[in-house]
Amino acid sequence: MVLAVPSCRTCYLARPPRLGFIIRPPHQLLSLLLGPRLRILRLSILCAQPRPRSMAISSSSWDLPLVAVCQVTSTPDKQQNFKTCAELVREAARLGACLAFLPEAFDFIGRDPEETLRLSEPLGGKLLGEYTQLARECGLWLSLGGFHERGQDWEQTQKIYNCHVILNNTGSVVATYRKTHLCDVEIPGQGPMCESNSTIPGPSLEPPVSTPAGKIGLAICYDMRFPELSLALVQAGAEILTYPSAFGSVTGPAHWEVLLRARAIETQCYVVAAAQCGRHHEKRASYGHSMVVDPWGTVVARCSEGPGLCLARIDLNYLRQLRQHLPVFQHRRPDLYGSLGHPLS
Ligand SMILES: O=C(O)CNC(=O)[C@H](CS)NC(=O)CCC(=O)C(=O)O
Repeated sequence: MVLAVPSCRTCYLARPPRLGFIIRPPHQLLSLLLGPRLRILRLSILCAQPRPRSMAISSSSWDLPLVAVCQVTSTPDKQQNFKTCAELVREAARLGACLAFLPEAFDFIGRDPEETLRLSEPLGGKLLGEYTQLARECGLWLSLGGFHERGQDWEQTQKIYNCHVILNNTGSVVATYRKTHLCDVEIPGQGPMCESNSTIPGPSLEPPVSTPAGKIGLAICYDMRFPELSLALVQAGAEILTYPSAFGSVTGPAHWEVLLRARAIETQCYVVAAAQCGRHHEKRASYGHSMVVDPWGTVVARCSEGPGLCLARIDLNYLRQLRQHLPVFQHRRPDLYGSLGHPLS
């Protein structure tokens, strides 16, 4: 049997292929060809933004904000981790990104809870100071996806928060979100994870943050398994959901892409997920595969296993049109399942 594909001009099925290499302006091409660092980075750019022809916009896609997603292998060596992240952030700035995303535990990954606590710092500490300088020097926004934070209650609790920090392009902290769902799981073959040994769950969600790329809803890694959180963020106005992560090597191949694409499709948001990859120390490895998913559910940029970065353009007109064409938020039934079904404000 042959399935007919409707040929109507506004039909999403009839759109041109969704993936393609971007054609870069000459200075970016030069940077790609000549940038010595890029030879050691795996750079993948899959972000031609396809849309129905009826949705063609007059401005070129070069006007759309470009975001960079950085993938690293953090170790217990904080100074080395900073060097690696800073190199990627500088590369992102050279390539024209206005915002760079770093993964959960970009600062370090400790061997045990003792080491994790010993290496942690307050938000006002030396490491965040270095990132403030970096954001200022590069003139770009940073999503620092999971900082091991000694909070105000450190003296009493001797435990930390897993804190997602947003810095603007002058290096000021504009938002913080402390991971609310802690990963205490035992998956055969992956080694037990017990985040609550060192970490206190955050008390609240953070309202989406306005950035040059759009309104960002903040979450961290294991939070992606709770669609209630993503619905709450989109109801509060999020256009981009972020899941900086250090996903395990067993759950990664099975769940990572499926969960991220599901969150994008059901919320009709862009999803940006910067990931840890590779072996951090003798006891721990992460899955990698950082990606950007568009509100249709297409992966528009992705890294592979190793350290590097990928880039995507964020098209909020596309997001708005999609929400008009497929108005799921107007079809929800809060009478059946409570406040999670309230329409978008
Ligand atoms: O430990 C640190 O220093 C930073 N925190 C993490 O890496 C956390 C807790 S161990 N990792 C996850 O949430 C992975 C979730 C995951 O793999 C899944 O949901 O399948």
